[in-house]
Amino acid sequence: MSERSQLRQARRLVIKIGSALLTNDGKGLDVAALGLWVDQIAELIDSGIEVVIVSSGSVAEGMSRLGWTTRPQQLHELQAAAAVGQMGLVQTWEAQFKRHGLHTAQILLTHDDLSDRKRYLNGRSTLRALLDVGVIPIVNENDTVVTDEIRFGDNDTLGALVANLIEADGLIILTDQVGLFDKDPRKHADACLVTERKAADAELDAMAGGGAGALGRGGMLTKLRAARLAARSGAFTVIVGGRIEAVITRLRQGEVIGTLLLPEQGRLAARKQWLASHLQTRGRLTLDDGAVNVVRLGGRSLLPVGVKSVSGKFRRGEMVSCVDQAGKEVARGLVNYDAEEARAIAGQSSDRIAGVLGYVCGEEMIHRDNLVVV
Ligand SMILES: Nc1ncnc2c1ncn2[C@@H]1O[C@H](COP(=O)(O)OP(=O)(O)O)[C@@H](O)[C@H]1O
Ligand SMILES: N[C@@H](CCC(=O)OP(=O)(O)O)C(=O)O
Repeated sequence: MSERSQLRQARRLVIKIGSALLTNDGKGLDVAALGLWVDQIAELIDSGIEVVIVSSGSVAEGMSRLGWTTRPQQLHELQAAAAVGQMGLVQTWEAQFKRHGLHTAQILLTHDDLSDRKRYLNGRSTLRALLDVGVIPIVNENDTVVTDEIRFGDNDTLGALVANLIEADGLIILTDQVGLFDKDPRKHADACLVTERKAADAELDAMAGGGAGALGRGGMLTKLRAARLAARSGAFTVIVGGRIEAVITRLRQGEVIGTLLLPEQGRLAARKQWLASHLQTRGRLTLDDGAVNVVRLGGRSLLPVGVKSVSGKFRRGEMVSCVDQAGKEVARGLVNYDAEEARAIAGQSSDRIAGVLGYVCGEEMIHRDNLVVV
């Protein structure tokens, strides 16, 4: 079976669209092109696929709105342009999806947000909640408080981090070249398109090292790094030309366009390995016999009702050990509640969480995706 079938089977996708592609030669957003991608994405959503969009273009749109013709050197001016342009960016996405009766949501993130476990979980809950109600999240870097992306032009990494965050099956990076070539096609007329490789393939580094285009700044190297990051949670990446006719629809049908970069192992295996390597546990949940049986069977979440007692000091998102009443470890996982909160809701049914805490961070103590049986 061709690896392209992975695209036909994907249920959750991140689509990253770069500055070079989104902006009309630096004249502001290419609304016509954006409208065509929206039509294709709306079709995906209609067929039950969840999509998160990572959209660059705020700086270019801001420059256009402010009448600036050359990209400023000063970081604070770039940040100002990004803040102005972000308005146009989300307005355009919103207006285009509205034609299909779909809602969008603006999500501004930083890399730091995603390396802090608590913020990571909060971000994940918000994205999941949006996807659950059929809304399309439109993600960009929060350029007001960080400057890495506008300096290095690397929303590719953000795309991969979002793919990790929502456990996407795949990351599609739309760019201004039809895919990754064995050398920079702008400089070498004889460059050949790479159609499929393992993301980890070391030969790719030399191919992608050719620098970036005029508007985008990350080039292929950041796309390759993004593919490797996405592969860590088992997601494939496609680097493909956003101007190819019906590009998203054709990829979805399994057509061989662009460059497919594959993970070494599948999504579940990658996640379990990541969890298993997360050795340090911060606390302990003692389960009743019913919960021990449910957890041992695998594939089920641990609910607060099955927790008899809680020990240790831990925060939401940290790793805890789950033990039976004799103290034998049965599983470990990332807990949805701080230790104090976990103590308060232990033994309670999930519909009591709101009454006890005044809020709910998930009806599970540990979600099944975050639980490994030992
Ligand atoms: N091996 C390669 N294959 C394709 N493009 C390459 C390669 N090496 C460098 N590039 C350059 O990378 C550019 C795309 O990156 P970038 O400008 O950052 O786009 P985006 O804004 O879509 O992220 C291309 O226009 C091309 O000049
Ligand atoms: N966040 C900024 C910069 C991001 C950026 O340029 O990234 P890329 O699409 O990888 O070239 C923007 O939206 O313009």
